[in-house]
Amino acid sequence: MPIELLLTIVIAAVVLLGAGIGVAVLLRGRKTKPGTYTSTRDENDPATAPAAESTATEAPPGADAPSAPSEEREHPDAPVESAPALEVPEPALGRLARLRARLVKSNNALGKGLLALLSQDKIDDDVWDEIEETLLLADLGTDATTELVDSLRERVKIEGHRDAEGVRAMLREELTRLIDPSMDRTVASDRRADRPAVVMVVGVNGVGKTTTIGKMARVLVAEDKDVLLGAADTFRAAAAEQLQTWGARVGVPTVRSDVDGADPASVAYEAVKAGIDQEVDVVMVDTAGRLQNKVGLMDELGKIKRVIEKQAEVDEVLLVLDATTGQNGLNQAKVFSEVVNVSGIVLTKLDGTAKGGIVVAIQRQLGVPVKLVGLGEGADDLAPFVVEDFVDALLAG
Ligand SMILES: Nc1nc2c(ncn2[C@@H]2O[C@H](COP(=O)(O)OP(=O)(O)OP(=O)(O)O)[C@@H](O)[C@H]2O)c(=O)[nH]1
Repeated sequence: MPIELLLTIVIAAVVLLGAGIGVAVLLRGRKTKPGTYTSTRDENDPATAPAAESTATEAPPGADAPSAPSEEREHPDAPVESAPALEVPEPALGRLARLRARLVKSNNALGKGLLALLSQDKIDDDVWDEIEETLLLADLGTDATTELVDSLRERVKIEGHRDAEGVRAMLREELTRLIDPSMDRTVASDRRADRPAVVMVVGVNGVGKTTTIGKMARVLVAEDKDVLLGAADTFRAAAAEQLQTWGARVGVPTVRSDVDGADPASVAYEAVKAGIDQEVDVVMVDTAGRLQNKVGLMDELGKIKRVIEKQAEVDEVLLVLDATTGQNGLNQAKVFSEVVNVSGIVLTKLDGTAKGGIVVAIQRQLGVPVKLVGLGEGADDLAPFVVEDFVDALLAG
């Protein structure tokens, strides 16, 4: 028997029988009782992050209860299974500029510090040391800091003293070059020849994966895309519920398992299969948070990707990193990239840290672009990363 045929049969058997899965495509209305786990997968695993728990138990603001009785619906005459009123998400274009105030608030100490230091009449070695320290404190990383300080020194030497506006323009140019506007930051969301684009979302616990998928679904709906979500985070009991609620708000279906702790690869497989059958534009698969040093869990992630690839290529693997963890995120990024070949970074919680320089450090270490940034807990607080807008916010004063 050819090996491909054997593999196909094995996968089909896993999908049909594995873990007693009752995977269902849930179009808006379905609500199942979240289960609980009696133990963690690994005694070394941290307990579920409290922040994640709170999001899971609280419905996002404005979410309609999927199983609301008909008299509570906007159209009482509509059949019971009709959808609740859907939210109209904000278009993604210009979001970073709209959310600029959040970035300015948390990150302009960097820009202000640099502007003040470089505007001094005399920039001696002590000042250059301070500039270096400011950049390191913002998590730019040693390589990028050295490169930036060297090129600023060179320019100041050759071009001489500048006024505040001149310094700002110089910094803008240098920071923009460092963050590299030429990187492709588009997120795969267009149908391939005969199948949807497939996006997998990975990362450690509590960084904001589920929330990010929910926000991305909104961005895609605003772009008129047909989206389907796959709840392959079968570890955290409330994750599937949380994902489904996000989707339901904008009319996006979720494929999930009714069985707690079901095989995540099977759920991912079913989600992509449903996406192919329903001819959607993009399938986004949520995965459970895992620490990068847990070999078994990283293997599981590799398996999820391989199982999906039995029927469709994974076009995008987005690694979600919490900006507040700074340079620690770099280690995570390296290991995840080795296992699932990360194609883009989503940097969440940039509203809560002054370490915006991490954008530069991550891109340089991994050669992978930051594609989206999270700037708050609100439903539309996720923005496509635009280098010029980001630099502009850093240098706002
Ligand atoms: N301030 C802020 N909070 C965010 C942002 N993105 C996500 N969060 C919050 O981070 C917390 C964790 O988000 P989740 O989406 O549940 O994280 P997760 O990675 O799916 O969690 P696990 O599945 O347990 O690994 C929630 O309270 C979110 O509201 C952001 O950009 N800014």
